Amino acid sequence: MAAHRPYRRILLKLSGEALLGQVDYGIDPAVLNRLAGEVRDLLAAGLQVALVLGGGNIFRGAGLAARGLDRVSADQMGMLATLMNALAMQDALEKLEVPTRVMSALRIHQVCEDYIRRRAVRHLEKGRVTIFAAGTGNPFFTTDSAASLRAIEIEADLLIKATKVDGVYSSDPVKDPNAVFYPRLTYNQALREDLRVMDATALVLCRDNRLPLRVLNIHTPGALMRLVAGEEIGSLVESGD
Ligand SMILES: Nc1ncnc2c1ncn2[C@@H]1O[C@H](COP(=O)(O)OP(=O)(O)OP(=O)(O)O)[C@@H](O)[C@H]1O
Ligand SMILES: O=c1ccn([C@@H]2O[C@H](COP(=O)(O)O)[C@@H](O)[C@H]2O)c(=O)[nH]1
Repeated sequence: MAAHRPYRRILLKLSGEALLGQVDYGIDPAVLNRLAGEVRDLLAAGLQVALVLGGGNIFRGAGLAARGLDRVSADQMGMLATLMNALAMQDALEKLEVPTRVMSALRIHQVCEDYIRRRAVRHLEKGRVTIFAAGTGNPFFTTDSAASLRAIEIEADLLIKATKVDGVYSSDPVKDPNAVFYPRLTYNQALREDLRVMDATALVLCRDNRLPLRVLNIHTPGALMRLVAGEEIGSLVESGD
């Protein structure tokens, strides 16, 4: 497996649910502002930074559908939830004087730009934190798949999934106290062992396009900077031979 190399362009996927922090619904400003500060530090370290935010703090399509809503409408609501989180993050970053752009997979022209790959790359090259909103624009997908897809499109060196657990385990550590931590693994192992830290569509996309993935805990302050400085933080998932 590959050793650490300096990163040029990363895509950071931030869990929507983690934005809840101490609140029951929506966004905890303390969590949002801390994350914005960490993103600013990554930019200041010379990295090009793209972001995808989940929507689990507001709506998840599957949850709404289980309560009777049409699945496609439910997923569209979920995608709009990711746009709300993107706008909140844009605001938090701008308050720190970080240049940003929000690009949406659904057209919402009064609010933000459409996602156009070449423009996204240009924004990144100019040092703007570029936030990809509304997932892939298609129902039945997740923001993990959107993050994988966009990371591949913009030729990111690394996809980072910042989530509620420390990395990838042999089973869900939230439910299984005996779950074993995996510092390194391959996508095929994750798929074979049905490790649900990320959905299978996203894992296959990353595997087939040889995009490395780092899974780490969003609640560990400073973890992102330590990672890009070369420390082994969280779990590394790679394509293997
Ligand atoms: N094998 C595993 N290793 C690690 N985490 C796992 C595993 N299996 C399931 N999980 C769960 O997956 C969760 C992360 O994925 P999930 O898609 O639920 O959240 P997210 O994408 O971070 O958040 P959101 O959907 O709100 O954006 C972890 O919080 C953990 O509980
Ligand atoms: O490409 C996509 C991405 C997301 N959705 C819907 O949005 C919600 C929130 O995203 P999470 O990844 O769960 O945080 C998701 O549950 C889907 O309903 C989508 O339809 N298409």
